[in-house]
Amino acid sequence: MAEPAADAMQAPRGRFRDLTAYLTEHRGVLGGVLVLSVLGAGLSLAQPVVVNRVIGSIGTARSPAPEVAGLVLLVLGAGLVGAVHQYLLERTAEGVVLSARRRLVGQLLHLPVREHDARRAGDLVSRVGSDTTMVRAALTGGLVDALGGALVFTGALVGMALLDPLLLGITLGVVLVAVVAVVVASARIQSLTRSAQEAVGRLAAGVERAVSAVRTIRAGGATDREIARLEAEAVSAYGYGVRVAGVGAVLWPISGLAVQGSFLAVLGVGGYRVASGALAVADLVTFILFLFMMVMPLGQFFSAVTTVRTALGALGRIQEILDLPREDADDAPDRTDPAPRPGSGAAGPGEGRRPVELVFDEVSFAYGSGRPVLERLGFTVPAGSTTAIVGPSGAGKSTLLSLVERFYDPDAGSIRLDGTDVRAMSRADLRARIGFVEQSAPVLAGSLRENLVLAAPEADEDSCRAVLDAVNLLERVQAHPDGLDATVGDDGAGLSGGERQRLAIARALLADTPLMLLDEPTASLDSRNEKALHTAIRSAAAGRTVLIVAHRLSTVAGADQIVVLDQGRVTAVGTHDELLSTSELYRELARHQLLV
Ligand SMILES: Nc1ncnc2c1ncn2[C@@H]1O[C@H](COP(=O)(O)OP(=O)(O)OP(=O)(O)O)[C@@H](O)[C@H]1O
Repeated sequence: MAEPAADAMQAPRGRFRDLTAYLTEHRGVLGGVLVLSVLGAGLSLAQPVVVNRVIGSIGTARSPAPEVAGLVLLVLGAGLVGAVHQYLLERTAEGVVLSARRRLVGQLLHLPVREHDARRAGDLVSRVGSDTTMVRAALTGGLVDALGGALVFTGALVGMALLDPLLLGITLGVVLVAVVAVVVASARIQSLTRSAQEAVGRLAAGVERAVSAVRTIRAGGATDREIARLEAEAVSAYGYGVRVAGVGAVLWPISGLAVQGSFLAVLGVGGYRVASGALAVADLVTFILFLFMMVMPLGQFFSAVTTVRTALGALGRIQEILDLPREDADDAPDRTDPAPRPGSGAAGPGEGRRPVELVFDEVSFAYGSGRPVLERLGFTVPAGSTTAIVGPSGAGKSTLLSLVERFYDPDAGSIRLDGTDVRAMSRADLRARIGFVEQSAPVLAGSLRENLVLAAPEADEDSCRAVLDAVNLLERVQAHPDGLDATVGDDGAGLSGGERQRLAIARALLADTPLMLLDEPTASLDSRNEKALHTAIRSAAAGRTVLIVAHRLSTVAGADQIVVLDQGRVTAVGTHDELLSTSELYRELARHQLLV
């Protein structure tokens, strides 16, 4: 597998408008949240005014009871509005996480195979799990809260200006220092968060690597070294987290000092003004209540700036994936008569299926800017025939199959299916005509049935049994008490290598496609397993065109035509007997039983 491209790991900065794109999806509820914010702000701002009246009534004949009752109602009302506001906000935040995850998952499974080659699975997984969660904080931790806060802030500011502009001037001077400090520091927080999330991504990728190769790592005595590698990534994430904490640690005292400083200044200057008769006591108390109201949203603002910056760091990593073109971006439009996915009920096994001809015409291909893997390669797989490809390791055999499936497209030349260039078909349409069995024959974690019906979701029990019988797996499945519902682990844990391969062939058979691409396993199989595999391959060949990358003499013996590949070029085509006399390379391969 290729190393991840350096730029693939360098996530772009999250943009504010990407965040607003998620918010507009929830504009209805957010509008409600905003109304509640205004209501809550009004209920809060009214409180100091009522307190002013209560104090004003002291020493007069007027009873303060109505004002006190009003104050109680205001406090209760503000609490209630706050609770509903909080709930709606959290719910919306969960909704934002959901839509980010939906988009990411949809996008990840549609990325071109090239992108998957260049990226690490664990890192992609961590973007779905961890980065999306961080985006939630942008909402709950601040953004919308801050809007409500801004209203209270402005209201308090107006109240204070009306009461005593001089005191307000002193307060603002102190507060301004804190605001500037927060804005400067938050930019640093965003970049640190992005680095922390990248480290978490590398950690997840490392865990995936270690867990998926746990046997090899144990057997190689490399467990402690792997743990050390993973710890290094965890420590790196910790380091960034600590640095965020460091920046935060400087921020909070600054904002605390601003609050205390403005409070002390107001008390000092205000006390003096009360003593000199320039300000009423009730007005000073009201001013101080407004001051508290102004300071609270200021705290919210500080935390909003930091959490939004944090979220933007994570959002950058999400957006990087969402901005990639999908594999089907350049797809030809679907044909008007799409090939039915057999097993989908449109056609019974074998019905409506007619073998197709496959032509490679002067095909050249290189992975990225590397050396050419295939060079002006050409041969024809006649309809209904079985064509085997043989050649030394690295000759480009598996690559050839990948080009037919359009995991990659040739750099020059064309591949034609029944005369139509595969690039002129939509990938979905093309793949519906092809059964594909990879060399590694991946088995997905889940039940055997899930694995079987992957490409033919509506296949019934009888069809499943029939294909299992064709690949010699029926007895094995029936021997298990759960039968088809028996579960297999990740990577087909619980099945032998030969069984996995046959299960993969059964899966392709169930899809009942006119063309079958098979990449035979290179691993040695015992003679029983090898025989079973051949039965399976023979079943696959019945009535369809088969292109098989062969690693066994016994496989090529059953082929109608053998293509010898060397360093990306066709060096000979013929039957086994013909090639023995015409191809030096083939003789060499055959002498070693072809297993290369
Ligand atoms: N995804 C990839 N990215 C970059 N290079 C690749 C990729 N896959 C294969 N290659 C390179 O392309 C060349 C051909 O690989 P391919 O897997 O097609 O060979 P093969 O003939 O099937 O070999 P084998 O018999 O060992 O499976 C090799 O040099 C390999 O390193």
